[in-house]
Amino acid sequence: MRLSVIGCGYLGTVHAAAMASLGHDVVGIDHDLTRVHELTAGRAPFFEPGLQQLLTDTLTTGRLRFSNDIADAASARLHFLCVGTPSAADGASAELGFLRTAVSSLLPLLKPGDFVVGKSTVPVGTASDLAAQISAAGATLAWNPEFLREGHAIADTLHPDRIVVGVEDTVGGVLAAEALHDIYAPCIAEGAPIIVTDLATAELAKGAANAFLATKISFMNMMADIADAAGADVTGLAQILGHDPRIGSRYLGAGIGYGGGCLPKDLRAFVARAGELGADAEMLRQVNLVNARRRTAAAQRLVELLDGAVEGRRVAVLGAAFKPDSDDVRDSPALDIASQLGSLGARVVVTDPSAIENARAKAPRLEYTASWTEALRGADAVLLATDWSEYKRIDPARAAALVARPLIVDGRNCLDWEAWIAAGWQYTGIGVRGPFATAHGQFE
Ligand SMILES: NC(=O)C1=CN([C@@H]2O[C@H](COP(=O)(O)OP(=O)(O)OC[C@H]3O[C@@H](n4cnc5c(N)ncnc54)[C@H](O)[C@@H]3O)[C@@H](O)[C@H]2O)C=CC1
Ligand SMILES: O=C(O)[C@H]1O[C@H](OP(=O)(O)OP(=O)(O)OC[C@H]2O[C@@H](n3ccc(=O)[nH]c3=O)[C@H](O)[C@@H]2O)[C@H](O)[C@@H](O)[C@@H]1O
Repeated sequence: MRLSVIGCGYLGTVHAAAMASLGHDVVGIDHDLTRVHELTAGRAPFFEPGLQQLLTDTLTTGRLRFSNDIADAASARLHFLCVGTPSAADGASAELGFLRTAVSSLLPLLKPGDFVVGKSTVPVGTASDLAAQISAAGATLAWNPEFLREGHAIADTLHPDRIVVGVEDTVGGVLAAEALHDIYAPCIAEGAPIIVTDLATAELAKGAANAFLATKISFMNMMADIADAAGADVTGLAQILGHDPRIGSRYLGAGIGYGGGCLPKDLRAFVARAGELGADAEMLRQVNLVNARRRTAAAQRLVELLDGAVEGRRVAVLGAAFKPDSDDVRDSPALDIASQLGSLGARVVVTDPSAIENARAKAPRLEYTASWTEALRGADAVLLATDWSEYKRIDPARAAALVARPLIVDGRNCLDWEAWIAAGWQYTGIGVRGPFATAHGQFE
């Protein structure tokens, strides 16, 4: 099928290339001309494992192209909306201006029988607001929220664990669901369930999924604080809870909390929308508050460990991206804590395998180095802030030889703390300073 993908950011670029790889004829539209040039030249505009190869392969087939002119979307039968929905100026509700502009620019191109399919994450009710404009042009709106994770974006797109399709209860709605069934046929053939529902439930499904994931993480972070106070071990606790299939073992990782371009802003927007609807989402407001406090708590812990003063101390921060296998620093806990320590007068040196350029643009006053060994050289303290596998593999004895003082805060509870302590490090995890550790007599 001939498709257009409007908005070629993290979501749209991956979606466009993945749809071309499934055999569709795709034009990706973005109003950022530099981005379009990069994509046309086959250069992935951000780091996502496998994306560079997928772009090269699909551009070579001739089934994928990019343009900054919306008119080039005219020949498509189905248009995916993948533009950003960041936080609005109030810092809470979703900014829907990009989406509205994208729809307005598409309206003159729509032909009877066309489909417009929203993938952007939106507050419930957005689709029904847009549906009338689109049906007035003879086309049909559907909502097909996206659940991909950065770092796994291609696999998540091509092998989704579910496909949600929200449609209106009209003939056009039925045809839209059929069209999406055809588009995703290879994914459905390999077992992905397709759930056809109404527009509002589809929108809500996306917000609810992110809210639930955020809740799991904040729940475990609250447990980490209790474990710290009680002398228990939150990583062991997570393992025990995870054996219960009703709970599940994923997203139970305590530490410095969640970040990124989605969970934090989506949760805030969810709460804001619930408020507009007169519904009570206080629990989710608390989830966000718990998360925000992780960052200040981690910075404070470092200050305490450095005997109450970080001014002039050299602190190495391992990681700037909000998670490993990504160069995304949007709302990154790592960069936030690094900046807090910088504001307190520490000489912060940040390293990251792929996010330094983005981090420097966002926090230019911090010092950066591409090499973790350089970051550690002469450091008075180390904070592991992003659980990149190469940081998990660091040899603690080699690291100890580089620093001025072997003091590490493991903000992701991902290091083999016994090995680090054996190599002479003063190790602090988040909620892992329990009796287990005390039994070894090495934490204090
Ligand atoms: N990043 C992710 O992993 C996921 C993102 N989402 C949702 O997808 C949406 C997009 O997110 P990202 O791709 O991360 O954002 P992004 O900011 O990386 O990309 C948005 C792109 O849209 C372009 N754009 C904005 N207005 C446009 C217009 N009128 N015409 C053409 N292009 C336009 C921008 O230039 C930019 O390249 C958001 O609603 C987000 O919540 C959903 C699932 C996963
Ligand atoms: O709406 C979105 O854009 C996406 O948001 C998240 O995906 P993503 O932002 O790529 O990142 P996650 O892997 O979910 O991690 C989010 C944050 O939570 C943190 N995290 C994750 C898991 C955990 O146990 N503990 C924890 O602190 C990560 O370090 C990271 O900062 C969701 O997982 C996706 O399903 C969703 O599509």
